[in-house]
Amino acid sequence: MTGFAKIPCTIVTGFLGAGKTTLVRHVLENANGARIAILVNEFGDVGFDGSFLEGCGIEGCGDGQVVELPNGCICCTVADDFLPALDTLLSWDTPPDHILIETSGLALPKPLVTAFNWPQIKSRLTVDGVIAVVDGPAVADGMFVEDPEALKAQRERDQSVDHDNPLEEVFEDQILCADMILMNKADLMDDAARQKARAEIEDHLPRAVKIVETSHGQVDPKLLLGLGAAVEDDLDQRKTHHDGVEDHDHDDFDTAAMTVGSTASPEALIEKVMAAAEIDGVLRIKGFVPVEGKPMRLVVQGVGRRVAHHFDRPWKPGEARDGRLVVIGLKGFDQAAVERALSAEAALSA
Ligand SMILES: Nc1nc2c(ncn2[C@@H]2O[C@H](COP(=O)(O)OP(=O)(O)OP(=O)(O)O)[C@@H](O)[C@H]2O)c(=O)[nH]1
Repeated sequence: MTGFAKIPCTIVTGFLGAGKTTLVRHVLENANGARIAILVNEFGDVGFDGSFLEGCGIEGCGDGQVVELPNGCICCTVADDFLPALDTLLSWDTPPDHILIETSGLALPKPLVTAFNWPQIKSRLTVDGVIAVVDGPAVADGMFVEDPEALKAQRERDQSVDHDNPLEEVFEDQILCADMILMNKADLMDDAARQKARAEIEDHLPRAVKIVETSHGQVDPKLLLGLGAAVEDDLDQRKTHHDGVEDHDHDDFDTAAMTVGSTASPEALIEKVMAAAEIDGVLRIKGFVPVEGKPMRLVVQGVGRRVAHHFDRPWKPGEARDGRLVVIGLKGFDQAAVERALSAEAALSA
């Protein structure tokens, strides 16, 4: 790369729990020596995704390569958080070859791409492509289509709700901005579900966008990086719900961070997390929890009603063995009920 070439940035978008971090990790693991920097943004202060990527164990990865932007939503804090983070990456002695930006599951990619037209960014960086990761089984299950029952329940919780389906709106804004769609979690779908999900995605797309089926984000990074789309110059082609809206907010969703005591066993915690995931409006539960007598950290991952867990790394010497869970749901979800469901294990701290 010459000193004058713009550094390509790939934006990885996609709804809560679709598999963005899994994809980013896969790309890092298969970078073939390319210097890839990661900017990761998420809701809640748990710092989960950054920590998960830093803890990836990939040789040479970790020394400042992953920059976390934990304060809510990258699309709302472009000036305050995003620009300084980019400046940090660009000030490296040898700047990165490529920057991957993983947005939070609720972020709208278009305002972020728009920021690449700011003079201080445009001269140095270009958006190589927007990749939307889609949770195939969730699409096949109809999570992003209008659900009159869900809307009614939401209006009962909050009279001010005026959207049809806030999930659909975020999902659409994400895929409408995409250069490529990864229909992920293909391993969890049979042929009928695959066809249904694909048809549903195509239904939302006014233009042709390549849809690639993936499991665990396993796709050759060459397919994703180097699209050369210069998306910042192509925004007119990507109509979204929030076009012309100066400010948007995320009032349709609530986030709660919880401190969690140690659990006697992974199974005991998973049972409670599954109960919490059943509570109306809860969309995503994730974090780390200590297990009594175990040197390793337990990672808990709840997406809808699916809860996965694994031990990722030993607690570091001197590191507080504090468990932290972040719970994201539709606005007004019953946080006290979630707390009760997790009660033997967790206490609300925020
Ligand atoms: N079975 C299956 N599980 C997957 C796949 N991709 C990701 N997962 C699991 O889904 C859960 C969420 O994956 P993440 O990569 O953290 O999703 P994310 O989009 O980064 O989540 P947020 O940042 O919270 O929006 C984890 O338990 C992953 O292991 C897949 O293709 N198949």
